[in-house]
Amino acid sequence: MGLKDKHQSFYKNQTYFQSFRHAFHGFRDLWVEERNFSFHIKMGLLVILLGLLLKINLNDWLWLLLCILAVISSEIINTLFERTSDLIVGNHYNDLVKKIKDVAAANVVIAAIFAVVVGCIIFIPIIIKLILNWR
Ligand SMILES: Nc1ncnc2c1ncn2[C@@H]1O[C@H](COP(=O)(O)OP(=O)(O)OP(=O)(O)O)[C@@H](O)[C@H]1O
Repeated sequence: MGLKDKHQSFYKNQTYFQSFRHAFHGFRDLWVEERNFSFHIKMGLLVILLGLLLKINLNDWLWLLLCILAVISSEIINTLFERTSDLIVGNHYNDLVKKIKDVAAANVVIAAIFAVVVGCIIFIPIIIKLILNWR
């Protein structure tokens, strides 16, 4: 990033393209710096592939996409709380920061459990049906 770009980023975006570009930088940063984020994206793509292979219906697609969104959003919120906490206390131990980070992590786990349960409800009956028809 050139000096001009860095300087610009301190001011309000002037165009929609600039807003989008900064959002893309955020996405790239999450992908590179947060291993859990890239893991969830890969899992989401894998589930989408499975949905395509098993030809799930529209209703199931909506639930699946909602689950992917829930997990990714909670991971992003988790990262925001982690970074904001680190910005405030740095490397120093703080009881409240521990609680904040643990609650943010719990938020991700809750979303992931929800996604796994929905995934099982959608895919298990289809897979059982496939196995029974295959015999
Ligand atoms: N400054 C701090 N004060 C107290 N506890 C902390 C602090 N920083 C981290 N912790 C504790 O360590 C845990 C891990 O924090 P860290 O910031 O390393 O998250 P992380 O490993 O990046 O998490 P994730 O796996 O979600 O990416 C937190 O959940 C919290 O319990």
